[in-house]
Amino acid sequence: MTETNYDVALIGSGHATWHAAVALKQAGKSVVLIERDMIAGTCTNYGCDAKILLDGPSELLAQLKNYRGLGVTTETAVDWKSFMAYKHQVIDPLSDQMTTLFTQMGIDMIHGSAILMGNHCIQVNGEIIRAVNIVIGTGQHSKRLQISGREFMHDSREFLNLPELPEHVTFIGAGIISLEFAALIMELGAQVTIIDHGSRAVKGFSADQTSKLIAKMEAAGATFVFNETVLAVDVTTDGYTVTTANGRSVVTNYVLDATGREPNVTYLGLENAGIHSSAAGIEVDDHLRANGDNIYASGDVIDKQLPKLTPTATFESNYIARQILGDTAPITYPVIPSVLFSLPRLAQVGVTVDEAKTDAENYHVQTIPYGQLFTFEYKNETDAEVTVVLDQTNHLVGAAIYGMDAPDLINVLVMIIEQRLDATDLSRLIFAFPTATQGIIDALTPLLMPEMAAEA
Ligand SMILES: Cc1cc2nc3c(=O)[nH]c(=O)nc-3n(C[C@H](O)[C@H](O)[C@H](O)COP(=O)(O)OP(=O)(O)OC[C@H]3O[C@@H](n4cnc5c(N)ncnc54)[C@H](O)[C@@H]3O)c2cc1C
Ligand SMILES: NC(=O)c1ccc[n+]([C@@H]2O[C@H](COP(=O)([O-])OP(=O)(O)OC[C@H]3O[C@@H](n4cnc5c(N)ncnc54)[C@H](O)[C@@H]3O)[C@@H](O)[C@H]2O)c1
Repeated sequence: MTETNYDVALIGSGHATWHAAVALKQAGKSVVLIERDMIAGTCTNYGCDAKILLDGPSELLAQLKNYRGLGVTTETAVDWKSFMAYKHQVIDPLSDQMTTLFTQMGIDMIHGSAILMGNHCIQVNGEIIRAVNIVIGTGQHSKRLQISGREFMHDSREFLNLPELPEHVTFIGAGIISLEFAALIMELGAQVTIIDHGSRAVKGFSADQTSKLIAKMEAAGATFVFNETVLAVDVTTDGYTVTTANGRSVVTNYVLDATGREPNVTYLGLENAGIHSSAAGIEVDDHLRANGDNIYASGDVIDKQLPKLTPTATFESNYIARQILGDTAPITYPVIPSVLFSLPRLAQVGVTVDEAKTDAENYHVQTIPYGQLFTFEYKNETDAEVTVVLDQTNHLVGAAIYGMDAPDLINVLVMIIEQRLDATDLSRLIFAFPTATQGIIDALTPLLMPEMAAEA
């Protein structure tokens, strides 16, 4: 058995680790990335990137609908098969491109499953890697329902490679993945049924805006079923039947199990390094140390209340690199925006509207129906709105957006929240016109005046 020594060994090669690997290598450390699957992880190969690429035409079709009856008549069809070929053309080379980049930088890569053997020791492919520091960034995988017919169900990876667009898709779980994928394929003509055992969809987003989204999707033909337990999936001559505990029977062509994701912690040898994990992931201290010493955990695999997203993983990855290079400050997270890429999009940042409504002493909320106010800037998307949460001093502390521009608008609000910008700060700036951000800033600025807090 050979042994190789490194300053830092990182397990997994997604955003949770590779940013750290690059920063550490640039700082002169010897670094190895150990990856059992494709270099660059979920977001690049099986998640965000593929999803947003496939969503492109659906987004445009959804926006065109805002001009129905106003002179826009062209029908645009999307050939899924050709567009899927384009997805492969763009996404498939990314992993190799990242591999080349890392190689050129002098980062070593080992293909295999890592097992911790001790605080400074990892076994992979029967070889021993010794490292001063170790970073665990093993991410999550899709949960699989243990019901009869589970072999007929698919996960998000398979969905993102679908060669043909099914006529009807049944989604189990009304979470982020289901709502994004359902919205995307409905726009292309597919029928969808979404079944959840709970009473509401996408729990991290505003309840009111989620209801508005579901009503819109239902009006477009989606069937939502809540408080329903799926019992079995049976194969039929031309598809499948999904049966539920209440006797419902859904005839369908494709079943997606999107009932959540769980951390990759099994067979990692955590016990060999005194590391504890729960069903939510690896427990860490306020320095992201998993063993209180030299082993860190990063990204989706951490047990945390924060959104398990790419920007969070990237932030943690960069933080860990600085720790290994000598910084000692505990981690403090800025507000983290979440976006649901449905049609229209939902976005959320900071104090939630639902929480603010139950705490009138500390917060007040206001809805700006910007789609109606700024029809020309928002491309006739008249139902678009933002609900802002203000604290007692009228600073912006949270926001929920319903609208196609939500993913970019929320980033502007992130800056206003984090920098605690008030009306005077905003009035010193000039924004391009006519644009989506400027419309929102114009409507928001008067709400951020301190004297209004005194009057309230
Ligand atoms: C369909 C989908 C869409 C998404 N869309 C978005 C989005 O729009 N925006 C957003 O912010 N987030 C999105 N996410 C979430 C985002 O992909 C994750 O938050 C992000 O990838 C987490 O990065 P990570 O490095 O922690 O984990 P990962 O990227 O999952 O990387 C972990 C890596 O560790 C490897 N690994 C596991 N165990 C071992 C082992 N024992 N040895 C060696 N290697 C191992 C895995 O193979 C994997 O490559 C999406 C996720 C999915 C599934
Ligand atoms: N835009 C984004 O940022 C984005 C997009 C896609 C995925 N993601 C990542 O993926 C995760 C979401 O994955 P997801 O959508 O699978 O999970 P989720 O946690 O968002 O939703 C799972 C849903 O399944 C339901 N459910 C659980 N067990 C069930 C059962 N037995 N029967 C019926 N319903 C059941 C839950 O009630 C919940 O509504 C996010 O947390 C994030 O990490 C992020």
